[in-house]
Amino acid sequence: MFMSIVHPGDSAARAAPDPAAGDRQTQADRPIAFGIRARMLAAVGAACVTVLALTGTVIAVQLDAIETAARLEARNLAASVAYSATFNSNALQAYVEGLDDLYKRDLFIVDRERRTMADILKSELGEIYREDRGGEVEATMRDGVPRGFVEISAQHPNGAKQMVVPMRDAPRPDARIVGAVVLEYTDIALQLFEAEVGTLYLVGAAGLAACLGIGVFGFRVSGRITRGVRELHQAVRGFSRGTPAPALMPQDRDEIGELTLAFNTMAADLQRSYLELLLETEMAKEAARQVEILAYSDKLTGLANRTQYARLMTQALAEAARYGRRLALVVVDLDRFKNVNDTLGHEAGDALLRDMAARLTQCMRESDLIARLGGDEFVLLLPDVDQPERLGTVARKLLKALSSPLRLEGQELRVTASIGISVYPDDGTDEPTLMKHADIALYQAKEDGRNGFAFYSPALNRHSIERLAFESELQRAFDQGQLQLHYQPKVLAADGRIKGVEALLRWPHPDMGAVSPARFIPVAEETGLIVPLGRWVLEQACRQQVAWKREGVGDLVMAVNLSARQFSDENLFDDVAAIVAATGVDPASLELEITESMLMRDIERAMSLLAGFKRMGLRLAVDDFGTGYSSLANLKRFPIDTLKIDRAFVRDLEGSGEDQAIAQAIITMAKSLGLNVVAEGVETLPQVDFLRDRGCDELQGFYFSKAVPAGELAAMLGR
Ligand SMILES: Nc1nc2c(ncn2[C@@H]2O[C@@H]3COP(=O)(O)O[C@H]4[C@@H](O)[C@H](n5cnc6c(=O)[nH]c(N)nc65)O[C@@H]4COP(=O)(O)O[C@H]3[C@H]2O)c(=O)[nH]1
Repeated sequence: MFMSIVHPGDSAARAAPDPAAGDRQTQADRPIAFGIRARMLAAVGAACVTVLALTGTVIAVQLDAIETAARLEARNLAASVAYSATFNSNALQAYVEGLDDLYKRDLFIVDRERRTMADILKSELGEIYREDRGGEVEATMRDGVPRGFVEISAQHPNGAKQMVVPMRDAPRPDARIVGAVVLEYTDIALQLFEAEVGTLYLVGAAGLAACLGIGVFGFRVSGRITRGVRELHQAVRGFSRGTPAPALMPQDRDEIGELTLAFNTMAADLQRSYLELLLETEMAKEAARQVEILAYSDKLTGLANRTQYARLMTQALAEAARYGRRLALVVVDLDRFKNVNDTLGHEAGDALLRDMAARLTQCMRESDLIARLGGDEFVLLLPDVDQPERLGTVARKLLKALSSPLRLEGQELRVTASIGISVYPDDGTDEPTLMKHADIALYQAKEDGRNGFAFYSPALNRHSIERLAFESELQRAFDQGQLQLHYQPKVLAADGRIKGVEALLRWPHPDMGAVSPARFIPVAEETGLIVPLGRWVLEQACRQQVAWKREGVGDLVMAVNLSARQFSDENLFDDVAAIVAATGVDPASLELEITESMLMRDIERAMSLLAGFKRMGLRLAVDDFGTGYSSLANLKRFPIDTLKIDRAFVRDLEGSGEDQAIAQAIITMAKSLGLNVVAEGVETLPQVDFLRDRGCDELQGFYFSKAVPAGELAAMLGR
């Protein structure tokens, strides 16, 4: 159905009564008091009256003309009688009788005393004539002017038309009036009337016919016009109320017909415009919906984005405050997501995030908000938490759902997550505080070994304050030269000779004792201290290598760890080149240890960097192999010399057939690629035997020695 046009977003206008519209409605519905048809019929009536009046006038004039003619004839006749009577005064009676015989005219002659001197009715002779009620006879005899009058008497009860003319004593106009001739001209008038009666009927009939014609024509024309106008009126009213306008058929090619055609065109144009407007409105709505989706949802996962999160969080906090409710902010972070991204590529990383988003959605209620704030950082908002203890159940459910295996790029992965939780109003009353505290809890969960969750507690806050203190302590230790390098030997599996060493940082803290690099290296990474610290390590290690060589301790291959942050530092190549040049170390005796994930993060850059190091003559080793997701085939692309089997595979070699198979496979494949294989974390003789028997080239671990100061190592070599 054709709808009335309503502008989008015009709901206020729609809802508010429009007084003008009410007026228009009332005016439109008001009955027509004196319409076009009534006016036209009134005009037709007036025309008919005019025609009838004209006809009457014509007839009246005609009758008047007949009367005039009759009078004229009567006067002439009477005058000729009067004239003749002058000469026949003695034989008046005979003359009058003769006239009656001749013309059949009733006339009589009176003297000045109005005594009848001659009359066709002889009985009247000598009688005084008194039937001229207006004294016309006497007046004519007085002034000589002929007069007509109507005589009503016993003889002529219906009235007789009389003409009186003066009779003189000589045939001259100035002769003395001696009497008067009175001639009845009723018959003359009647005869003239009879002669004209046909014409009079014709005029009357013509008048009536014209009247009838005008009436019928007017009635029909007005009906036609008003029907066209009424149809137009109804169509316009229906159209204004939303009914589609029918195509009206013009009845005539006149102005109304033209108006009808113009209306048809206008209605069709309006309908088309309306449809276009409707389409545009729909398109505008769709565009607005798309903008809304883009503005408030995360493109990759379809979850709420940061903007939407901020909006809904503000609302949720306001409601929680108003109704005295608790709400929970749950921060979810995927463990080692960066590794997946770096080793399997961004597309695999995106697929993983989508999969994780779907799992989170499945675990949560409709009323919960799930947002992705960026990277692998997910936030859940649980708006009505009556028992905060139950959040533990929710967190466990989430961890279980997230950690079930998934297939990516043909490989089966198990990705775990860590969760931090803060609760309103216990842990904060505004979003920044709640988020900060949930982050602190998350950090704690990661510290606790990942794949777990932690609630915020003020103690954790203390922990983060402690961490800040730790950061500045580390910086001070570095600045004050408290950090040292120890060297852990790598021995040849074949004969147990020390082939090289790995330089490892040590921090002997005056209060805390020896601080593990596993604790302070990640902090140095996060603060960026690792870059100058790494430069210092490299320089120290190179100087030590040169010193041992010079002192005859031995020409050992010095292995130095590079961290991810160092590896992505754009000055790394220049720094290494400068240190090599400055210390004079033989590049062939310097090995840089990098991890798989560092290589995979930006393959192009890694390739060109490694190619540069190779040109410089350095050795390159891949550390902790087996913990990432790359394959040996991937490594073929890089110019590396050594592969270090992660100590996780070495640790359980004796008890785990699986680890044995993995270690065996890594050694076999590395050998087939011509790589030198080093096993880390070797602690027992059976491990030594197993690895040596499988063809591992070098061994490193507490079985041989932990990392020791330079002097101790020299002594070790001197033994
Ligand atoms: N359980 C066990 N552990 C063994 C055994 N043999 C060696 N280790 C330990 O294994 C780690 C080997 O270094 P990493 O894998 O590169 O792992 C290193 C390395 O990633 C990092 N690191 C240490 N020094 C530096 C450095 O100068 N620069 C950088 N970038 N990272 C460093 O800190 C990590 C930890 O270093 P450390 O605590 O010195 O721990 C060292 C070493 O003490 C063994 O038989 N059993």
